[in-house]
Amino acid sequence: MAKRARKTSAHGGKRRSSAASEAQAVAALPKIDALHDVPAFDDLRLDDAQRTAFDAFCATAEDPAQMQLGCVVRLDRGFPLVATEHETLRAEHAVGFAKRRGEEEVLLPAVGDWVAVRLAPGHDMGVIEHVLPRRTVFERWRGKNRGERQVLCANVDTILIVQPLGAGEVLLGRIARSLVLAEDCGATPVVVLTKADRCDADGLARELGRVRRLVGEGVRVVVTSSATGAGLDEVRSCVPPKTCAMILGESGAGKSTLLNALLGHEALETGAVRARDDAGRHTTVARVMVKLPGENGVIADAPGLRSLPLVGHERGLARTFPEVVVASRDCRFNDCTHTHEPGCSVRAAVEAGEIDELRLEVFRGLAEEMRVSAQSLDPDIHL
Ligand SMILES: Nc1nc2c(ncn2[C@@H]2O[C@H](COP(=O)(O)OP(=O)(O)OP(=O)(O)O)[C@@H](O)[C@H]2O)c(=O)[nH]1
Ligand SMILES: [Zn+2]
Repeated sequence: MAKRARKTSAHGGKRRSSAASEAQAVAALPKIDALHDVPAFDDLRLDDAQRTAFDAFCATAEDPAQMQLGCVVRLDRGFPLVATEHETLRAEHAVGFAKRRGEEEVLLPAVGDWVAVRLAPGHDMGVIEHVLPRRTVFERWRGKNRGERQVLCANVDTILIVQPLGAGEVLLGRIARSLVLAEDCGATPVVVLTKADRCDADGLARELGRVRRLVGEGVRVVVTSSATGAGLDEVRSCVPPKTCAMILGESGAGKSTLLNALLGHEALETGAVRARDDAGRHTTVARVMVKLPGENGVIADAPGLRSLPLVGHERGLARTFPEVVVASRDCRFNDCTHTHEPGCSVRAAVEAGEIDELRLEVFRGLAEEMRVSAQSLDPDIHL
């Protein structure tokens, strides 16, 4: 096997024009000492397959003694911070990862990834040479029709789906969409309703009833208030030691406030790196993982997400609505929409009280979205 190239590219996502601007970008990153709650190597779960893959990679490496096993615990403007067995260090990508923007970004190391990082003597910056197989991966399509995927978190165990109370009805469609995404990637979804202090008892009972009806018995629903501290221990219990939970919810849902309440202090250092996102708005461009205090695991944030399109998430849909998918196998027509067709066994199951009408309604909306997005991705099919 050919020896690996020694060249590096500090930033895989966006090429920088010169070594000088690259050095400037590195100098502007937050100093490791100034960061709080950064998970350590032992806070994260490494499975046997990943350990074996690391050993196999080292066996082919030119300088195995320089190779360390680590986990990407932060990305600041795309620059990884890696927690290894021995230290926490900034790293750049080996040149093999350097891709033009938009090209298979899923191959780049993401937060939560286990990686092989090389640290040459006398250097304080490592080089990520290899990403180890991912146990799970939470990806997002950046736009329905652009066919670009972005990994938000690798090796994630739980998705905390955050929805606020007290601002009208809780958006069931948004929760269902997040359930599908979580189930699709193999993580366990937990619904976290925030801002309970803004709801009276009747309102709370009503909204909780709607959410429970949507998610069914298999999914945990936790009611929280960062203002009163209600429900925080229950959220912590959803993130046991050596597990990683990703927090997902729209802007203003109360994610940062919840994270701060769970930590007991402000999570994000002041002056966090910010830039303009693709819509021109200011957004935090650090992706961080934080270790919860005590006997708990880590939480990864997912800031600045404005859309979560469903594209090819059939597996997630089937896992979220198994009763609908099972019943639909007996429908007379393969492309039954379960609305008016004769011989529709899904409608029959609704009438027999075996399928909840509300769940079917939400299922239909998501299935239709996925049908349309699949067609628009395929250049041979015209709507
Ligand atoms: N009353 C009440 N207000 C809350 C609670 N949690 C958050 N808020 C308020 O809701 C607003 C949004 O909260 P954030 O934590 O910034 O929301 P976010 O989801 O992190 O939003 P982005 O950073 O834009 O993604 C803030 O004004 C918070 O003070 C809560 O438990 N009770
Ligand atoms: Zn049908």
